[in-house]
Amino acid sequence: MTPSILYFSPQLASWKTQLDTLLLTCGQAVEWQAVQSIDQSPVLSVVLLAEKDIKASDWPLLASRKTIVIVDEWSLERSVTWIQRGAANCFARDDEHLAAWIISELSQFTLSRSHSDEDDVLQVIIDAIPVPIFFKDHLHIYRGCNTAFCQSLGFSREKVIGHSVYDVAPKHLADTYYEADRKLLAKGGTQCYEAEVRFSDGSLHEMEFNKAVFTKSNGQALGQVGVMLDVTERNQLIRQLDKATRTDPLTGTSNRREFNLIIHDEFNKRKHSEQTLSLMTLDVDFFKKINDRFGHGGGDQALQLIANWLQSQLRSSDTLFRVGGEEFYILMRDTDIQNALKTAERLCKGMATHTFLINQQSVHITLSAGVIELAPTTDLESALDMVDKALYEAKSDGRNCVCPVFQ
Ligand SMILES: Nc1nc2c(ncn2[C@@H]2O[C@H](COP(=O)(O)OP(=O)(O)OP(=O)(O)O)[C@@H](O)[C@H]2O)c(=O)[nH]1
Repeated sequence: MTPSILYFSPQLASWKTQLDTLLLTCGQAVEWQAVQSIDQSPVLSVVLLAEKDIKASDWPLLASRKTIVIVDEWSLERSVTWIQRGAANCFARDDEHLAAWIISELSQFTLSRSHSDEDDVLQVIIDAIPVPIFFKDHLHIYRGCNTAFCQSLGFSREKVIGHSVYDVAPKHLADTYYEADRKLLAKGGTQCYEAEVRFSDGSLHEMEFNKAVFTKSNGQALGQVGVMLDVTERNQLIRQLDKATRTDPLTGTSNRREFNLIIHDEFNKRKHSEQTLSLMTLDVDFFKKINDRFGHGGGDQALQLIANWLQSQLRSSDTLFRVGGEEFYILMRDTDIQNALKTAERLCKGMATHTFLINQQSVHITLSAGVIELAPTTDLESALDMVDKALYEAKSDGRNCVCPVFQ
C-alpha cells in the first residue's frame, strides 16, 4: 500500500491521529505533512486546513489545491461560503464522512472536465497565435493557455492548468494580477491594463493585458480570458521620445517645454505648502562676441561649458533649464528671495572669475540675472513677466549683475 500525502495545518495536529486510525481501518495509508500555510503545499494536493489557520490572503490558493476546511461547528451556510472561496469541501472535526471523502479524493483525484474535438481545434487555434493567451475559471484557476503563454513564463501547460497566479508568478506580481482579475469578475465586460511580467529568462516585460469575462446564458461569470501584448519596446520608445521633447539636445539640460510642464505643478504645490520657491533668469552677456570670435561651433561649445558649470554649482533640488539661445532659468525649491539673491550673486561672481577653454584659448564669460520668489499670492504669469524685466534691468545696469524682484 503506497501512502498518499495529506497536508495539514497546525491546528489539526492533535486531531490527526484520530482521523489516521479511521483511514487505516479502511486500508488507506496516509503520510502526513505539516504546512504553516497553504502555499507550502503543492498545487493539486489534498490539504486539510483548520478554519482558524486560513487567512484572507490564502483564499486565492484554495481552489488550486483540493482544500478541505475543517470547522468546529458545521453549518450549510459556512460550508457554502468556503466552497465559494474555492475549497473543495467543508467538514466538522467529528464528521464520520470525512474519512470516506478523503479516501475517494486520494484514489481518484483528477480534474474532471469532459474533453471534446472542439477543445482540440480551439487549442490549435490559440497555439497558432504568437502572443500569450490564457483563460481562468471564476475561482481564478487557470483552465487553459497557449504555447506562447507557456514559453514566456517557462512553464509546461501541466504546470499552469489547475494552478493559480500565485503558483506561476512572484507574490508581489501575483497580487496585482489577482486584484485586477477580481475587479473584472465583479464588474464583468472587458478590461485593459498594463502590468509587469517576469519571463522565464528572468527578464521583466511590460505587458498590456486585454481581458474579457465569459458568462453562462444567465449572465453568471464563468471565468475570464486574457491576451497579453508585450509593450516593453513601445513603452521604452515613448519614454525616450518624451525625454527628448523635454531635453535641450545641445546642453542636455531640461528645455523650455519641460519648464512649462513642471512650473505649474511646482507653483500649485507651493500654494498648498509652507515651502518657498524661487526662480532665477540668466542671460550670457555679449554672447554674440563668442560666436564672432570662435564661430557657431565654438559658441555651441561655450554654451555646453556654461551649462555644465552652472549645473555643477547647484543643489540637487535646483533645476537648470536652457529656455532660449543663451538664456537659462534655474528653479530653486525651498529657497526664499534672500537665498535666491545670494545664489544668483554667487553664480555671477563665480562665472566672472572662471576661465573657460575654447579652442585652447582662455575665455571669460559674465552673466546677467533676475530673481523672484514665487509667492503663493503672486500670479504666475505676472511673476514670469517681472523676473524677465528684472533680467533686462540687469543688462541695462551694465551686465554682470543681479536684479531681484522684491514684492
Ligand atoms: N552658437 C550658438 N549661438 C547661439 C545659439 N542660440 C543663440 N545664439 C546666439 O546668441 C547671440 C545672442 O545675441 P544677442 O541677443 O544680441 O545677445 P548678446 O550678444 O548675448 O548680448 P546681451 O544679451 O545683450 O548681453 C546671437 O548671436 C545668437 O545667434 C546657439 O544655440 N548656439
